[in-house]
Amino acid sequence: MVTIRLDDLGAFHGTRLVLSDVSTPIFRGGEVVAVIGPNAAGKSTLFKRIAGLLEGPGRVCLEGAVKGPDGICYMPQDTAANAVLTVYESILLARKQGSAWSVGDGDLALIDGIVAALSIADIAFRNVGELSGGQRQVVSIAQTLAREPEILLMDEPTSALDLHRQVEVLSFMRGLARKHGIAVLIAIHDLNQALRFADKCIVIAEGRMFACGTPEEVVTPALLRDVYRVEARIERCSRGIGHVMVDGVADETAAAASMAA
Ligand SMILES: Nc1ncnc2c1ncn2[C@@H]1O[C@H](COP(=O)(O)OP(=O)(O)OP(=O)(O)O)[C@@H](O)[C@H]1O
Repeated sequence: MVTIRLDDLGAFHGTRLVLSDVSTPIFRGGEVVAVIGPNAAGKSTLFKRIAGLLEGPGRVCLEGAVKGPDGICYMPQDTAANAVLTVYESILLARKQGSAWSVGDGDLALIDGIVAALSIADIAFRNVGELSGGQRQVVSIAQTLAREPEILLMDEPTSALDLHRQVEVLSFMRGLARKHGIAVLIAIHDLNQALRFADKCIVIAEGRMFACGTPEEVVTPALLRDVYRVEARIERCSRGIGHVMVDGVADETAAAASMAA
């Protein structure tokens, strides 16, 4: 089984160390790990460092990956789609990137499976340039999956998706992780989706790891106040899953309380 552990990891943008001291327990294939934190905290930087796109201190400890570091696939936040290709061609191109350009039945079967699983058969032969933002985001997920990752780093993969699609895609990703033993790390702003779909959660704040644990352990009123600067409660939905209920901005609430006193 593939495992990944981050040991004192940091990352430079140019000469500036923007991320440091990220040490995690072992994450195993089959697990979904939500990476949460405010804007500019360092989540994308962490993914780029893990994927080997940035330099920095520390180590990415990978074990059991059949493809070695090539088994790590990074789906960036902004995907530059080639507008003249069809959806199907763009997924095929992603699969063949860096390998011989010969397409076998196995390649086509794999892509057919991804297209069906992500419910994009209806747009498979449309040009990528004609798609909506949400459709392009799902195509980008399909392109990443076509590379058969062992460790999958997805940077805000559902940010452009409607609620139904978010739940569909995140459920699918969790099922895929379980079925194929893939370790899936997802940077996500929606804390309720993190509470619903993730097995573990890493909080990045101001270029450091602030907390790591199960989503229930990590997403607390204290975290919401200290890291997100909102006053909030966690309440359970009918399925027993915690939901964040935001009452207001922390500073404003504190100011109102002190004025009332
Ligand atoms: N190419 C770059 N060159 C220099 N600094 C960068 C670059 N990309 C990001 N940074 C800086 O690194 C820090 C972390 O940015 P990063 O994109 O990792 O944040 P993030 O947590 O993913 O944010 P968001 O939630 O807004 O996407 C920020 O201060 C950002 O300005």
